[in-house]
Amino acid sequence: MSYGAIFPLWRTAAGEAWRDYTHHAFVEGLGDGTLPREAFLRYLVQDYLFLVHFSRAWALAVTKAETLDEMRACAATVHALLDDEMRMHVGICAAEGISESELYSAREAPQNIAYTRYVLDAGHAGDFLDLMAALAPCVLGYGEIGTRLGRAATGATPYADWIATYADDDYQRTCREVGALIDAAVARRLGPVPQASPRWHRLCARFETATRLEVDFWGMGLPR
Ligand SMILES: Cc1ncc(C[n+]2csc(CCO)c2C)c(N)n1
Repeated sequence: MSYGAIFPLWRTAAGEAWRDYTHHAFVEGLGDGTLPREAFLRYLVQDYLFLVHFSRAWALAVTKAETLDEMRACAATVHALLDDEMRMHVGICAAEGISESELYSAREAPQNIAYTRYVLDAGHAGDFLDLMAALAPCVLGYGEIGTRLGRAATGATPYADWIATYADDDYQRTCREVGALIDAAVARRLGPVPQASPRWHRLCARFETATRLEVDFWGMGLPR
């Protein structure tokens, strides 16, 4: 999956961390169905809280945007997170007897705090590009994971619905749109040869840090 021109450059610069994230043991357990249910639910409760803060980060991107197109794209993501993606978590948890108010008041794991606050700080301390570099691994990594697991899925895994959410055409379109948003935002601010910009290495570092925080987030969910 390329999702535009800048994402593959950032992904290559992240080196092994990218594979550690997208081929994590947690991900393989979702794909082959061996992930214990309690590990999945532990992840899902934390992920609900994660999405609350990610909605805040995309809302921050609205305020850091320089064009109406950027504002529209980021506002649409806030809406998609609050109204679509979080509903999947609420639905699965409700079926397991966990209410939305329990989800909202759950205690955040340190790995969750580290990741979400890192992304918010990237946006507060930096500009729109810093924020996009920190947000990209989450959106586009799940796109890659969904595509790979969706192709391999035998139907035997109880996590087929989760996989389908990210393998789905709708989500894949979102990934292409976010890839295009990043390409246009980088071209606008850094010009046609962004690798020559003094900012390039810092953007790559932000992407890699967020990728490593995704690895730790999966690790938080694994059986102890
Ligand atoms: C730890 C973690 N990382 C990534 C995602 C996926 N995700 C987060 S924000 C977003 C954009 C939605 O349009 C998507 C797909 C997740 N749920 N949890």
